[in-house]
This record gives sequence, C-alpha cells and structure tokens, in this order.
Amino acid sequence: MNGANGELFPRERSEVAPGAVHVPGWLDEARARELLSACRAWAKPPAGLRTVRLPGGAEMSVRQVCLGRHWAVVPRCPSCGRAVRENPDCPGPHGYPYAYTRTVVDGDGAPVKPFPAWLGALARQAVADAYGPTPPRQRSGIGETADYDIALVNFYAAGARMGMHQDHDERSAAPVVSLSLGDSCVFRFGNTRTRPRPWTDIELRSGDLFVFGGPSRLAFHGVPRTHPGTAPPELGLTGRLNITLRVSGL
Ligand SMILES: O=C(O)CCC(=O)C(=O)O
Ligand SMILES: [Fe+2]
Repeated sequence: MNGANGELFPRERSEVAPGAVHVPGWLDEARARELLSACRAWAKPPAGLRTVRLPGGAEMSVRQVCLGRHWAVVPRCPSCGRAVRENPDCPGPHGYPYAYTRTVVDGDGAPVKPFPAWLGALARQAVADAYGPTPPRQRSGIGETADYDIALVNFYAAGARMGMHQDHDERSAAPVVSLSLGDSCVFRFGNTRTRPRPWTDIELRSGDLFVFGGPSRLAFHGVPRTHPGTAPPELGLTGRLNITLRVSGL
C-alpha cells in the first residue's frame, strides 16, 4: 500500500532507533477490516472496553480492552500481597502498582477474553517482516521463543492521548508489536533511560506496523495527539485503535 494514496513521496520502512522499526501500510485493507471487526467484538462486555484509572486516581483518556491477560492498576501485588513499589523478596513478577491479572479486577470482574492463535501468528509475521533476516539481539534469551499471548487494545476518541511510559510489565524480552487503525497520530518514541528527550516523533497511520525490541524494547513512548477525522473513510472507524501484541513470559 506504500505510496498508493497518490502521495508525493511514498512512506518507507524506517528504523527509528536500533530495534524499533516502522512499516507503513503493513495491513492491507481487508486485514485492517478484519482486525477492526475483531476489536469491536472484543470491546463488548463482559470484560469489554473499560476506562483505566491510574495509580494517582486520574482516568486515562484512552479506553482499553485486554486479551490473554488483563493489565491493570492493582491495590496490592497479586504475587506477594504487598503495596510497595520494590519488593526483592516477591516470589512472582512484582510490577506493583501494575500487574497482569486473569480477571478484570478494575472493572466487571469477568475473566479476560482469550488471546486467539491467529493474533499470535500475525505478531510473528509482523516481527519477521519488520526485522527481516537479522533481528536485533534481545536483552536476554527470556521469552525469545515463547508465543505471543497478550493483546492490549487501546481506543482513542478525539482528544485522547497516552503519556510517555515503558512497557515493562512483561517478563520477556520479545519485541512489542503495535498495529494502528483509524485516525493517524503522533507517536513519540524516546530512549530507554529517561522519560524526557531525546525522542523521535513519527506519524502512525491506519494500517501501520511498529515493532520495538532488542535495545529499544524498554524505550519510553507515548501518543501526544491523534488527528481526528483522518481515518480512511472506507474503514468505517471514528477515532483511533492501537493493538499491541506482547509475550507475557508469565
Ligand atoms: O497507541 C499507541 O500507539 C501506543 C500504545 C501503547 O504504548 C501501549 O499500549 O502501551
Ligand atoms: Fe506502550
């Protein structure tokens, strides 16, 4: 689909940082439509689209639904039961105040919807296409061969945004796969050390793939704004959807 929209300059695959690759127009129209209709089904209750409340009590402007495991702000660590940021004695993954749970602990309490095998295959294909024959070295061997088993589906209505953060609640170094549908947005890809600059702003459009792994796996990133009204009319989506696929390592 690159350059198919009468663009003066076709958008090219680019490596934004080592191990962070943007592939414009990776999803063709049929695939994009399929993914959108799957998102619509996942968004329905039980365990459907919900508003996320952050540790300080503020609500995220993005609404979310999870597959495989549910990502939530929890009152205490589900592994050790303590409400402390650091606990070296925790027997499990201690990501407090964030955790992956099996039920919607911050919503209707229902079991999280399963992660379908076809989505895992899509993630593997995305990684292979983004990196080609020489994928970046991962921080560790953990989770390298494990299957993709978690999806976070984020819905951005006009005005929604996502602050700079790291995706660090997984116990796997496998790359995060991000797929975008609907409105285009500014995607801010930073560095692994600090939340502020340096960062690179790129535009993610409907159908674009972004993969970040290897030395960029824990880079800060966020969505400072979307561009309402820019979704391709034939898709039939008002707003923006982003689907990240991850290996939990749990
Ligand atoms: O919406 C996006 O492009 C990014 C989403 C994201 O960073 C996340 O779900 O952790
Ligand atoms: Fe993220």
